[in-house]
Amino acid sequence: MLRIAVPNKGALSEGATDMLTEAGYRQRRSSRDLQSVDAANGVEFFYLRPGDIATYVASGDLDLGITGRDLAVNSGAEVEEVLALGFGRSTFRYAARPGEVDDVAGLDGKRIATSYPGVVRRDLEQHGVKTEIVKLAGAVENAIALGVADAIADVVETGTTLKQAGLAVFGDPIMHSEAVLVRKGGNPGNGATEQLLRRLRGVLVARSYVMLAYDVRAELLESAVELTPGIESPTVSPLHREGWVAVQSMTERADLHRVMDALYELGARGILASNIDACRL
Ligand SMILES: Nc1ncnc2c1ncn2[C@@H]1O[C@H](COP(=O)(O)OP(=O)(O)OP(=O)(O)O)[C@@H](O)[C@H]1O
Ligand SMILES: O=P(O)(O)OC[C@H]1O[C@H](OP(=O)(O)OP(=O)(O)O)[C@H](O)[C@@H]1O
Ligand SMILES: [Mg+2]
Repeated sequence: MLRIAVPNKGALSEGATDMLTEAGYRQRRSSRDLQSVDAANGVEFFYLRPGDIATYVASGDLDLGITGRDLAVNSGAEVEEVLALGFGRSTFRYAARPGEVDDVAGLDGKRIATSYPGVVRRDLEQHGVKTEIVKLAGAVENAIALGVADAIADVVETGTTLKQAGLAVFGDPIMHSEAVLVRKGGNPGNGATEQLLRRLRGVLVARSYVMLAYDVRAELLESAVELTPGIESPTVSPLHREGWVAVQSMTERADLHRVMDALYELGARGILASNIDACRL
């Protein structure tokens, strides 16, 4: 059985469970279950604190895990990123009261509060800056007002929490994070791992592409195909109506309406977009 770690709660939990469900894996019935078996697919899932997942995977007890890139770096565990999963995106940033600290060099000799000391220590070493790191479990944005730190380093998603606390970011983002699939460094994948990866890649593609179908006059086909090159190559079939062809092509969702408008202006008609439920490429 393949043994996979999944966040049991927090910002990545729902996204991870949704993605595994879309990939055809049976997930736990209740959010309190700490383990579940999908016998049909030969996979056992362990629901763990997201910050602990890289540690379990690096120890070799579990084959793979879903965690945040920032959490994996913070743990210091020797895991390698196998696949970026496209959800749980955030940046990790320094912040302080506006005007009090303007750049990372200005942190020298100051106190900095964070829940991610591993990430912060690594970044400060790279900058050659010496600070006192104050480790907090959460609600880090309060640390400055309450007098335990001069600056903070924390996850920023929308920026709402920082704004409410009257803090402003400074310096470049320390890192960009999203949910990632990790395995023990140097561990070669096997057949079961490859199948899981194919399924997860299928979910990523199904989420980011739509299937576009349209009819176009044969002499306009080359211009139409330039707009819809697809992943391999579009499918072109004859129409009963003389001089026309039907085209089918996978198109990036983010680009969809621009492409549909351009196809219409070119003379294509019957332009239909449909969701892809699942795929293997
Ligand atoms: N708004 C957000 N708040 C916290 N983490 C987020 C957010 N958006 C994305 N993430 C990512 O989720 C992961 C943190 O998940 P985690 O479950 O530890 O945080 P949490 O939801 O704040 O839970 P807790 O505070 O109970 O530890 C990190 O990889 C982080 O980058
Ligand atoms: O940029 P935003 O969209 O405001 O999101 C970022 C905030 O969300 C998280 O806090 P969470 O709610 O998890 O509380 P915590 O600090 O106790 O972990 C994170 O630690 C930031 O404080
Ligand atoms: Mg949190």
